[in-house]
Amino acid sequence: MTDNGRSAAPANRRDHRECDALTERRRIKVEHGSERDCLSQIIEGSPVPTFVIDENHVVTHWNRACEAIFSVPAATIIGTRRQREIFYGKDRPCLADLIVDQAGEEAYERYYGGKYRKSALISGAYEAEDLFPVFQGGPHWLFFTAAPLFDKNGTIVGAVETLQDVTDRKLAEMAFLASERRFRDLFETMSDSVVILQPQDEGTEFVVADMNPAAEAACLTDRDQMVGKPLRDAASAAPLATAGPVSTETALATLDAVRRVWRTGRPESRFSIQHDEGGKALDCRNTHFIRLPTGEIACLSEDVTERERNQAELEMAASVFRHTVEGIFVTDARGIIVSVNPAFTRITGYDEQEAVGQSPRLLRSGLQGDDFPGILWESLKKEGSWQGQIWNRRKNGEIFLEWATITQVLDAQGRPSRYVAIFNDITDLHRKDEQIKHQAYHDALTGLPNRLLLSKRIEQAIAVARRNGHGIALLFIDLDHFKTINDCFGHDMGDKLLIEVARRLKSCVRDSDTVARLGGDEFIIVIGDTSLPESVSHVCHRILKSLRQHFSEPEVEVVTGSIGISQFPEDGGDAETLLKHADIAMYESKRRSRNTISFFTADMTHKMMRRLELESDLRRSIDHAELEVYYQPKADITAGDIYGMEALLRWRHPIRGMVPPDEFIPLAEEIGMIVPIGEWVLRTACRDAMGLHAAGQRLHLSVNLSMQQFRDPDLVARIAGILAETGLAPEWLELELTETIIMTEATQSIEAFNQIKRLGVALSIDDFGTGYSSLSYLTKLPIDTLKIDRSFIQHCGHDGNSATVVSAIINLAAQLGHSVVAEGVETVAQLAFLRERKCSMIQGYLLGRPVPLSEFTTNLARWGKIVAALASPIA
Ligand SMILES: Nc1nc2c(ncn2[C@@H]2O[C@@H]3COP(=O)(O)O[C@H]4[C@@H](O)[C@H](n5cnc6c(=O)[nH]c(N)nc65)O[C@@H]4COP(=O)(O)O[C@H]3[C@H]2O)c(=O)[nH]1
Repeated sequence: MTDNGRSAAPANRRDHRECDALTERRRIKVEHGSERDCLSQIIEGSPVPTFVIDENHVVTHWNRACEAIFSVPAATIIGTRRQREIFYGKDRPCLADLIVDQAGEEAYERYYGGKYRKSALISGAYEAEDLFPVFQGGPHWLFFTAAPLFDKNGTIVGAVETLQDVTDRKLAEMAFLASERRFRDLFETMSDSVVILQPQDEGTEFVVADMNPAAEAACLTDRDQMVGKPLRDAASAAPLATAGPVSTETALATLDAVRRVWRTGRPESRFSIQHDEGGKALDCRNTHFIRLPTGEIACLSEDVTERERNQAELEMAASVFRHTVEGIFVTDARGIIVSVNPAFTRITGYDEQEAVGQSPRLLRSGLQGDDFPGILWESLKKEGSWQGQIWNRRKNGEIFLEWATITQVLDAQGRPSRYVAIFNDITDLHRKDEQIKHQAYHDALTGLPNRLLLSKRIEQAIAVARRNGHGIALLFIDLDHFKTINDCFGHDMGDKLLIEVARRLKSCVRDSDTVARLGGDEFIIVIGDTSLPESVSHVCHRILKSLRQHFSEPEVEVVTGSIGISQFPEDGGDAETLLKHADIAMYESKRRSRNTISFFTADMTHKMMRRLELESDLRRSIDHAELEVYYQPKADITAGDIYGMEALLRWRHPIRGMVPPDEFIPLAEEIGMIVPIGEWVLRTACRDAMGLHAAGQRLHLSVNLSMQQFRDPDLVARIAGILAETGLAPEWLELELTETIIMTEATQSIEAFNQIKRLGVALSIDDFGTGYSSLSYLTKLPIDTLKIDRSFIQHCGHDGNSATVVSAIINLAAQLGHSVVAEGVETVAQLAFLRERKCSMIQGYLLGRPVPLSEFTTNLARWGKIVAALASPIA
């Protein structure tokens, strides 16, 4: 019976047959006993682990090599079927079992799927290789061969299985495969293109053996098309040199390199670059040629276009950094300088060694304000950058202004890693800017604020005054007769005088007050706080006093000024109104004898309006025949006769009536009308005098001459013309000039005086005693008469000083050989005083007022009698 119990014969027959079989086996055993012993010995002595099973799958042999590798003694397994458990840890057939069973392919496939094969050497034998995880000492790879054992009849009576521990080989193989896999993966996935070339014909030709996907992509082809292709032409060589088309020259150079590397075994590298039409690098490659141990050539081509571009950009940035005119410094995240450029050194004076490792505080000037760092960091945090002006200090201590842009550089995690500061030195620009601003707001000549800045200052002062509840005052200062000074001494000197005036004005007020120049000789002072103890009029008087001090350039004894004052809030609530009202007040000062101050009053506006109307009316006055000449007699009380008459202008205004000359003559002077009016007076007076002469009244004629008339270059010609025209002989004409005119014009006009004198016309100084005459001029000028100002005459009776002045003038005139006329004689007492002082020429209401010609003519006889009476000694 077999172990699978396959028996169908009846028991008696079976027993009989079994008995026969056993007998037969024993016979065979006996016959082959020695043969088996021999085989057992071979198996036993084999170094190859071997075991044998019989047709019942029972182990019959388990050699020592098996004992060794499985640590299972033969005694414990022979005669059992434990081989299955030993190999597989469970009851499943071994290869030898399948042989004994003569199993079909499906059984081999089932138990050794993919890992078995028929033995090529031994008929009916199978080989397999498998991993045995339950092996002692860990899993083992075994290669095993099982072959059938036959009896003489060719019946399988067992199987022998040899085992080979191939673990080391298998591991090595697996390691190799893994390595191969790894390198293949690398080859397949690497970004550099790799082409493997196989040499042909002793290294004269090469064919493509392999190429990776990067190389396929680079040469826009695929491996199948390229493998086996010889590298004879440029097109085939292209992928080795660069992606895309390549010049023949480059391709041949590449082939040469490949051949050379194959011959010498020395690796070579080539760098190739292709540009677009604009010169931009399109494709840059580093290709390395290496001879492999197999004799193949590996061409590794690395695309360095991006790197080259980055490099080019870096070089450009570095060049910009080195050569830019802007100073640049870079700090680390803590704000420590890590790099500076040459412009930084040029601007700050600190070289790289001195700056690197320092904080930017190295440049701190202390002028930036305490809140600056906070503002800067806040902006860097919020905006990532900051831009603005910074006052810094150079190494030499000099302060400079820079326009800086500070930018934060973030790292990959978005944290600030660097700060880059780029700055320009804008100190000069700033200075120029300041200069331009200064020029826009300041008067070029005196450096004082101009009208523009003045308006701002006034508005500011008003705002402060409103807040603090105090007042401000505007002083409008106009120099008296500045035009004359300018004309006499020239513009350069006029400018010098204005500069000195500006200096003096500034010295008269507080630093907080504003002194401005509107132009010409007009200055404005803003007194910012009138609540302070010193009154505005005090300041004004100090100014006038300061102006009256001697000026050395030009050499002017006295400069006077007229000051108009307007005040906030009384006279206006804005700069324009206050200025206008101060201007009106200044005109009032001008009108009132100048060298004085006037506070603005509402009435002044009215007067100003009146003045404006007058001005326009005056322009029409000659044409409208509104002007008249009145005459006042002059008497010689010693001779007892009327010897002359003074022509005095009158304006009979159609609505206002008679306008006094004091009111309209300065206006006529101001608006330039005095020259034609004066000419008209002279002509009219000469004609009237001639009329009197013709009527037998041969009187001397005095005519007033204004400053402007005197300056008229055609004056002499005009006088000569009028004399000729009217027929009046020059010796009958006397021109009266005020002392002020004479003193102002004296230096320049001695020639004009002489010319008038040469005409035969006499000259007299009017209002003498009021104008600070320089006595030396009196001796130089061809003067005939001094007219004592009526203010002295009027007071000479009761004011000792006036009496003294009158006496002095009379004596002076006598000494200099001039005649002397006392004007404004109104009383007999005055007359007596004058007569006593031997002053015989008089003019005044005592004798007669200025009257029209007709009246004058009528009165002449009466006046003659009075004078004659006066001439007789007073009882
Ligand atoms: N209170 C008082 N006054 C007396 C007396 N005697 C004469 N007067 C006034 O004194 C002024 C004398 O003229 P003036 O000093 O040249 O002063 C003149 C003169 O400077 C100027 N003026 C008058 N007519 C002319 C003119 O045709 N041309 C120029 N350039 N100026 C003129 O106007 C000024 C004033 O002229 P009037 O008002 O006419 O005033 C005249 C005259 O009326 C007197 O006893 N008592």
